[in-house]
Amino acid sequence: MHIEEIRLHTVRLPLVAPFTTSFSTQTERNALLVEVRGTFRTADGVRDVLGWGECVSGSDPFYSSEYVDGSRHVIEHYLAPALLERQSHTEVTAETVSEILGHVVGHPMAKAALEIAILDAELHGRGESLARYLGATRTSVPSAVSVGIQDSIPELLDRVGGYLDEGYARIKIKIKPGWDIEPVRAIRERFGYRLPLQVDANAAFTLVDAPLLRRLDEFNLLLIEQPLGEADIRQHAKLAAEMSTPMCLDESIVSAESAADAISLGAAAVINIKAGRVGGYLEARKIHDLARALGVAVWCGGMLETGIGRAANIALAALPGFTLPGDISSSSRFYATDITEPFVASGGRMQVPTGPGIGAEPLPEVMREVTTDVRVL
Ligand SMILES: CC(=O)N[C@@H](Cc1ccc2ccccc2c1)C(=O)O
Ligand SMILES: [Mg+2]
Repeated sequence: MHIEEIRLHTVRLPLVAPFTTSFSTQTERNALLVEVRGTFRTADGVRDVLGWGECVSGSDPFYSSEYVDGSRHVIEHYLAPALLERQSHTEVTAETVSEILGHVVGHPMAKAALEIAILDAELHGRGESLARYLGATRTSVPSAVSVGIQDSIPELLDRVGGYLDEGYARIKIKIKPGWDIEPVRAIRERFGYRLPLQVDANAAFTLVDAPLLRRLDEFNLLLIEQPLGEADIRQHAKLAAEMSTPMCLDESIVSAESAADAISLGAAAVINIKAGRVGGYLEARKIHDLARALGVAVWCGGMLETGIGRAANIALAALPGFTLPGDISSSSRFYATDITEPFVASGGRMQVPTGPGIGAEPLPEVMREVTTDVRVL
């Protein structure tokens, strides 16, 4: 495509309830949306196209080093100029974005947002859905939910019961030192041992906690997600060798190469794939392909996305290697009003968008309400 204008929209959405992890308590989501306008050459002429992408950086650099203001700055001052400079002599396509931006170190979430916005625009030009483009083999995917740390066990059980009543296919609860064995035990005692259940520590433990973490093996969990630090690949491999619960990595997997390293070192039996964390949906598909070839299950992680990121995640989760339910819950799990038409799971499944591109776009009347900053590049 030929990019004519890039716009950066920052939106602020209140959460329906506080979301507490081992690293933060969120009561609102500040999200950065990339809008790309331009033209796309087709067999029957040149068409105006428009694409959207969501940058999943948090408000603060507490999940990863990226954060909204930093991502907006690096897009405005480094990434967008690099794309516009390149297109002054060579066409830019979604498949070349990663290489064009490779000289900028890091910032995978910012890079991913530009790549998917350009891909969305191109796919609108081609009239092709993201799901079909990526190689999706399913028309719906299981919808599962991530449950934050609660103030008490009874409140946790109420919230889990509510999500089960909504039909979610799997429950994931956040854990941290001091909120680990007891909440898991309480859920098993209340809802039984067959409920698909997993835990996510967001890197809150160390190998010193191995004896405690090994006690999770008695609860028939699907997996334990990122118990140790992002850089602790060897340590996760050591812990994995001492546990029967499958080891899953999230924060540690920042590219296909790091996925290959983690799998070959025995640090990951399962991978939580987040396109933003790995630099884009094309890199995410590479990790899917690599994992599948090695017999490693993958599932689609969540970053409290608006409908823009959620739509793209559903398409990704429809690829054949995504054999575990992903953190792709209904819009209403986090937001009373989404910036797109709300995504609603039914019967524990989410329909894969079939429209061209990501199959979702922001609603102007909602954007007017929630937008806090717009930059035209
Ligand atoms: C659904 C889920 O648990 N997501 C992340 C954690 C997380 C939680 C809250 C966030 C808020 C702003 C930005 C990133 C965030 C990431 C995870 O899987 O580890
Ligand atoms: Mg996680």
